[in-house]
Order: sequence, then C-alpha cells, then structure tokens
Amino acid sequence: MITVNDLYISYGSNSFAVKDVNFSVESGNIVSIIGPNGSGKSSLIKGILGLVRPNKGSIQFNGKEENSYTIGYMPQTPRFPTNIKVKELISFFKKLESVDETRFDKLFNLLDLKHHQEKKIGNLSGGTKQKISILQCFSKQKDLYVIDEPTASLDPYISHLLKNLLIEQKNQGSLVLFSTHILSELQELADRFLLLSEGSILIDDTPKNFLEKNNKVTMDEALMHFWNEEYKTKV
Ligand SMILES: Nc1ncnc2c1ncn2[C@@H]1O[C@H](COP(=O)(O)OP(=O)(O)OP(=O)(O)O)[C@@H](O)[C@H]1O
Repeated sequence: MITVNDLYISYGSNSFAVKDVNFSVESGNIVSIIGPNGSGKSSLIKGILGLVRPNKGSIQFNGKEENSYTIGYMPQTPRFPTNIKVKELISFFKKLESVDETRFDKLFNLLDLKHHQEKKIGNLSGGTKQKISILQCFSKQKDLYVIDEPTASLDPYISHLLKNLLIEQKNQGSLVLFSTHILSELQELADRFLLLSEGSILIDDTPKNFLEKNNKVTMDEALMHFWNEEYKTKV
C-alpha cells in the first residue's frame, strides 16, 4: 500500500506544484493520475520516485519510507546515453540488477529488439527507445510501477503489450501508477483515478462511480460534463 500524506512540493517560488495531496492505495491496483497541463502530475510522480524532495509531508510504501521498496519507472521520454549500442545498454541493465532471465528473454523477443542490437541508442526512433525502457522497467517484478504517459509514442501493438504488462503486474500484487491524457486508456485500465488541478486532488474516484455520477458512458464525456456543468459553475 502506498500512503501519500499532506504532500507539498515547490520548486523555490512562492507557489506549490503539489499541495495538500493525500491518498492511499492498496497494492494490486492500477491508479491513473490525470489533470490539465501544469496541474502537477509529473511533480507528484517525481515526489513518489524521490527525485524531488517534498517541502512537507511523507510518502510511505507498506509503512516504510523510500529506498525500502523496489520501483519500476518509465519516464515519458527515456534518457539513455546516446553513444553506446543497444546491446551494451542492455548488458549494463543486466549487470545493474539481477533480472529475471526468463522474463527478460520473453520481453526481449516480444519487443522485437534483436535486430536493433548493433545500433547506437542515439540513432533509434523515440518508440524504439521506449521499448528499451519497457524492457528495463518490466524485466524484474517490482513493488511499485510508476509510468509517465505510457503509450504516447508507441505503435498500437506495443501499446497493447504495455497495457497487458500493467495488468499482469497488478494481478501479481504490484501497485501501478500511471499518468495519462488519454481518458480511454484510463477507462480501460484504471481501478481508480486522481484528477489533479493546480497541484491538488480535485477528484479521487473509480471510473465506474464517476461515470455513474455524471450519467455518461465514456470518461471523455464524463470529464467534460464535470468541467462544464459541475466545476466551472462553482468557481
Ligand atoms: N523544474 C521545475 N522548476 C520550476 N517549476 C517547475 C518545474 N517543474 C514543474 N514546474 C512547475 O510546476 C507546476 C506543475 O508542473 P508539472 O510538470 O508537475 O505538471 P504536469 O501536470 O505534469 O504538466 P503536463 O501535463 O504539461 O506534463 C507547473 O506550474 C510547472 O511550471
């Protein structure tokens, strides 16, 4: 279970990128973080990953602070060294952490990375770099997966593969957090979602409840209805 308690993150100005964020989620769930541009999704993710230090508040996983649980992270844009070959980067990953070899080989084949092995990372397409990021992230079971806009640069086949991986990890008891702007993806995958607005959680609900409350079939329609009818009239 992840517990985020009274979290505030600022980058030094007077305003907060994340403010008064509280939530807890049991493992074995997929949670989607959504919100307009600049609403604080990436900052919250960076806080959870320990990449930025909160000004206030705490993040615990099963009651323990960071560094006591394993995290698989897929950034929106992977930043790998550009001047080395794919096979060199992959062997570096293998040395860095003891990967599950069976799982690794299966993923390596599914991602069709064999014919890219001799290429330099700097010469790969964005989608192929994302495939390497998938291999790195999922070749060993982790407690928590944090995925920033997972399918943004992926073709439909790899996108489908990644979604299945997220469901597989959830079914094996891991917790999956992913940010997205694609609401159909949220509806397809998420057990719960957090809508951020100006750094705070505006909605914390299940897609099913939210659709019922707004009397809509798709999350796109429900969210537009919420913004137009419910929220904007109150501000
Ligand atoms: N490194 C930084 N230095 C200063 N301000 C930052 C930094 N990163 C983010 N911010 C500010 O924090 C706020 C939240 O930004 P953040 O990137 O977390 O939002 P987001 O919801 O992920 O946006 P997007 O959907 O556009 O990726 C914004 O006002 C942004 O300008």
